[in-house]
Amino acid sequence: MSEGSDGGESAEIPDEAVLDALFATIEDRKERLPEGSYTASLFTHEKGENAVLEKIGEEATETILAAKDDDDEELRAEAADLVYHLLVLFARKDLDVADLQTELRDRF
Ligand SMILES: N=c1c2ncn([C@@H]3O[C@H](COP(=O)(O)OP(=O)(O)OP(=O)(O)O)[C@@H](O)[C@H]3O)c2ncn1[C@@H]1O[C@H](COP(=O)(O)O)[C@@H](O)[C@H]1O
Repeated sequence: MSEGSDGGESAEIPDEAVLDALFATIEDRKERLPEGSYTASLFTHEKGENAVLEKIGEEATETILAAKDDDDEELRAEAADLVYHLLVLFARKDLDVADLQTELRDRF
């Protein structure tokens, strides 16, 4: 995994801005398609959208298994993988973090 679009200063990102910063990095990879970027590979994969959909399925399964194992460290890591791949799907669909936040806020 390479550095984010801000040059790797992730420790300076406040918790509440992490999803926006990650999504900005994903959008950057989508636009520039840099060599060696895993994120970029999800936008150029020969399977098309199925590449990220399959990863979401895998990460969801791994999240469930971590929960069943009562392995909180693994659960945190797999849940992060799942959220990251969901955000890549959002970027593919021209949706963004604000769309997700609006959907969740409207449920309060
Ligand atoms: N948050 C993530 C992130 N989470 C998970 N992943 C990748 O998602 C993949 C998860 O796949 P698996 O768990 O199945 O692990 P694997 O053994 O590598 O599996 P395969 O990919 O080989 O199938 C791994 O390659 C992880 O590196 C991520 N890749 C990138 N990011 C973010 O995206 C930014 C840009 O990264 P690049 O795309 O590398 O430029 C990074 O700085 C991060 O902030």
